[in-house]
Amino acid sequence: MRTTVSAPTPVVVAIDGPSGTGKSSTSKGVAARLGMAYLDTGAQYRAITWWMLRQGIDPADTAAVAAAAEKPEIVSGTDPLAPTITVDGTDVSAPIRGAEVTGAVSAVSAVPEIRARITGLQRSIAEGAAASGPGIVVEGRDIGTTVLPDADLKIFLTAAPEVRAARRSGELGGPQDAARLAATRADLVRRDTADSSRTASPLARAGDAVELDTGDLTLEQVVERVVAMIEERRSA
Ligand SMILES: Nc1ncnc2c1ncn2[C@@H]1O[C@H](COP(=O)(O)OP(=O)(O)O)[C@@H](O)[C@H]1O
Ligand SMILES: Nc1ccn([C@@H]2O[C@H](COP(=O)(O)OP(=O)(O)O)[C@@H](O)[C@H]2O)c(=O)n1
Repeated sequence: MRTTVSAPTPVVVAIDGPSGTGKSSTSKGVAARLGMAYLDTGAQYRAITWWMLRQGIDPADTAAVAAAAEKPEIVSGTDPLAPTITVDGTDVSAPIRGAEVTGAVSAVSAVPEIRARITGLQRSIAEGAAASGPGIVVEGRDIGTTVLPDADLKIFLTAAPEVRAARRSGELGGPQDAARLAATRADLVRRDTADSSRTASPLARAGDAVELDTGDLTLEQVVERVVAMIEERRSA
């Protein structure tokens, strides 16, 4: 006798929140567990910022950034076990994490023409993934509010700035002295403030998002909770 195993219902999950709350690690972990695609939208904003800097465009020159918004070709690979990002065919996964891009990305991503361009890319990737597999986990700042307002599940991750600074600082290696922690905290609070206060699609929690404070949870516990929420939606 043949048994038929039906494919899981495609699910679109939006995970938003400030820097260092665990969006990337959680999204990758959840997508890998459930065989879903994964999209790091911050990497796309970082990639277009990298290209602007390479072109000698001043990130503070809003008109110049807007005029160039359509020029670079940005391609995101959505395998959670090996996500990729290229600009005009060049792998930029390493340079987009550098201090120069991190310092410029909030200015570039506040430009409405940049947001329109990148939002279009994100929606077409999400549509493709939902049409061809078990769904996608998309992480960023405005996914639940603007990019995918009809997502099946929206999560907003939080954690105290001290916790987030300690996590970020830990990534850099070396001794964790108080001065370094304070500098990391100041950098991330500055970026959160810029991202939350811009006019175009700011960092914000969607009204229908589930808020989850990751401060006292391990990464594995956060992944477990999100997986449980997805399974609950699927069985509803
Ligand atoms: N729940 C957690 N507990 C402890 N460390 C975590 C947790 N979630 C993520 N991290 C670590 O914190 C750092 C920032 O996580 P990341 O996923 O990059 O955050 P975000 O994408 O929100 O900026 C990484 O080093 C990651 O391993
Ligand atoms: N959906 C998104 C994602 C990122 N961004 C911008 O891109 C920057 C980098 O995002 P990221 O997710 O790589 O940041 P980290 O918190 O991981 O360092 C953010 O600080 C925002 O300025 C955005 O504007 N909208």
